[in-house]
Amino acid sequence: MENETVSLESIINNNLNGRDLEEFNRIYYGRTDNHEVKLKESSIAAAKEADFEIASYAFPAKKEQTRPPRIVKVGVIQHSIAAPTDRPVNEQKKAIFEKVKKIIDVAGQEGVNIICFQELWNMPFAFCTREKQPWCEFAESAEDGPTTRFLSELAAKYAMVFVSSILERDENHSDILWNTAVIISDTGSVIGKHRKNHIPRVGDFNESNYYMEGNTGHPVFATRYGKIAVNICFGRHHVLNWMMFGQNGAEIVFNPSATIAAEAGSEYMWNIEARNAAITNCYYTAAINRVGYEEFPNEFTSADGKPAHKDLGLFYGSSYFTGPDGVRCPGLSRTRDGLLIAVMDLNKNRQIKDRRCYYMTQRLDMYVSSLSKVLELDYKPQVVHENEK
Ligand SMILES: NC(=O)NCCC(=O)O
Repeated sequence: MENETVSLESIINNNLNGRDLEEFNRIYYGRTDNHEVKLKESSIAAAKEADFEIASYAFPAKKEQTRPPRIVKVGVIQHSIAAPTDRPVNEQKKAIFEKVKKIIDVAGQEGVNIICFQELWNMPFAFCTREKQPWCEFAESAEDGPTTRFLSELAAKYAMVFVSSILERDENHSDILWNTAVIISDTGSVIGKHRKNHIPRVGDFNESNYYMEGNTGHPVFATRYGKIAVNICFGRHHVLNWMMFGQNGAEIVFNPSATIAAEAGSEYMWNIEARNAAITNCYYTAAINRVGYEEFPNEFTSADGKPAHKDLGLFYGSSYFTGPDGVRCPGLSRTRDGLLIAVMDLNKNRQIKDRRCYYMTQRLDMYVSSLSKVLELDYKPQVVHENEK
């Protein structure tokens, strides 16, 4: 990965300075102050030792007279796989657990309250291959599979909530597979789960060969630290998916993703979508992507004229947070494992709602009526032509 661009931030910081840099940050990111939060020396040393990036930013809110601040430390972890994809399934999983545990331990030292990982963090993103073996064997029970058990212990140790995106095997319903985010509470028990609503059918993202569109709606999980929801990867292109989590009261919506620089993943859209969702829905968002190349043993094609290949291309990381006002922090790198921490005041959500009135002005009634007409079989699009009476 030597020739890869390290990050958008590195391009900006290497080429702008002084007033130009300030103006770029103000106009593009909405940042007038970097709000960088100092990390413990021991965390910086541990990150260096384990070779991952670490950074922390504050998202402060105004002081209120009637409510105390609601400060929550939220972490996102992006990482590459830790063993070649031709190694035995349990060996690959174990190697990822060992690598990620080091990052979780640092988050624990930093007092992080909630952590979300990238999409299907405990396995290679093998769905491009369309092969069923051995990839289906990575699937586990959401309630008591090895990944949930691994995280439950750490959750109880650090009083941390985890959002863990896994390939779920539902043994109670004929063994079928789902792309599922498991929410583990700060006591280590499973609060609930959410299944990916929108399954891609683009490029090498052949996920529909493995699992169907989710059947869990738009749940919001009331955790000790705030109300959270999960919009899994491809759902970030669907504005109504984001919207429903807001309607159900989410304060932070995570977008665990597995996406690549090529058209199918659209890197130029990455920085916009979760940020726009934060703006229109007045909640915090966290977008988390995988990192690195994942090469598979056999070549595959996806009927798009491209020569057979063995990997999806670079998963470009670049995980970032946005506040409900649309202000975002610098992202993690495109190439390295990393832990990004946001120190959020959740009071900001209501402050922005009161100020901008997007919920009050949203006209849901009008859209419900229009959309119900769109769904009718004999629907005629509302297009007005010149000279039409
Ligand atoms: N994992 C996933 O849904 N990726 C689809 C490609 C994208 O839109 O990012």
